[in-house]
Amino acid sequence: MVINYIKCHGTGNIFYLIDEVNKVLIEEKEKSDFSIMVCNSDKNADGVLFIGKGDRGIAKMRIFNSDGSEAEMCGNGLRCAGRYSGEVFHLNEFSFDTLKEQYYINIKKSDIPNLPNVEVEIGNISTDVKSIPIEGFDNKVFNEKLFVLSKELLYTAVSVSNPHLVTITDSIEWDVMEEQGELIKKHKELFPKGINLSFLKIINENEVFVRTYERGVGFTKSCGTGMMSAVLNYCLNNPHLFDKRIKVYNDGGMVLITVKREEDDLYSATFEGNASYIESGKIIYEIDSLSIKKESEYLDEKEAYFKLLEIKDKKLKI
Ligand SMILES: N[C@@H](CCC[C@H](N)C(=O)O)C(=O)O
Repeated sequence: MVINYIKCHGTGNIFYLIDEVNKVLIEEKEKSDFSIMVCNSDKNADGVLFIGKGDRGIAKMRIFNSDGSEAEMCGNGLRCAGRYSGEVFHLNEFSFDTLKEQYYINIKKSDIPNLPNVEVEIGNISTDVKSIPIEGFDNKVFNEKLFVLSKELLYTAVSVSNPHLVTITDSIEWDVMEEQGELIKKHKELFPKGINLSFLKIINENEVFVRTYERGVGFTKSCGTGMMSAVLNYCLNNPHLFDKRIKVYNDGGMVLITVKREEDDLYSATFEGNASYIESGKIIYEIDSLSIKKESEYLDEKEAYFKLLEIKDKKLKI
């Protein structure tokens, strides 16, 4: 079978996008293995986005991690899926379906020429621990010590439909995060569905840096839902920052996030950033083999993305 793909990314979080709106191409029982095979063939890929028919919007995004697990939601992926669907349906503002929730997409202009820019509105962000879940807690995990992971850090748990554990720290060390990410996998009695782990470092009041060790993937250049969860925790610790736009730097660029308090335990966020195409081509797929044939590259978008990286590197003095 030959399947068209677009390889795309939101701040360096890379996906293969497969359009199944008119026809299901990969059967349900094969989606997981197909995603593993794609990500094994291209080690830069973090997952596969399937765009299908939507009940609650113009289309529906499903996200499979590189290990083949399906996640409830993907913030960076939603920007890419939103850009693609906006182009196909010739729309700039529309609602979009995902596994659990419906979200709103707004195609916006970027300050950097040729850098496609998308804002998504994310509702129903919750700190109710039952929606995550973490076992052994009844209500919330807010600035709590979790001794299985660290003796010092204070963690907060957040659900953006998918589960997140976030902390604020001055020291974001790769090996410390990896060790904790691996401990999370071992402690199924605490984290039965796994959890994405994000560390946030404050640069100044309105600017932060976030890195994530993702469930089902490991380190990615950025994680949209991880950044939203980390900024929510930052606002919970500094309530005057609710409704303020926070610049979030990450290993793959920069995004803008504003978190609002809707009601007790329920929050929403606007999340804006690039949704860039890298290449398009064909995936040649048989049940036990897969190969990827690139046909064209989006060189102007690549150049525009380098400008974003330059801004980020300058800020972080890399
Ligand atoms: N990178 C994504 C999140 C992808 C899913 C995550 N690994 C999970 O299993 O929950 C994002 O941008 O939000």
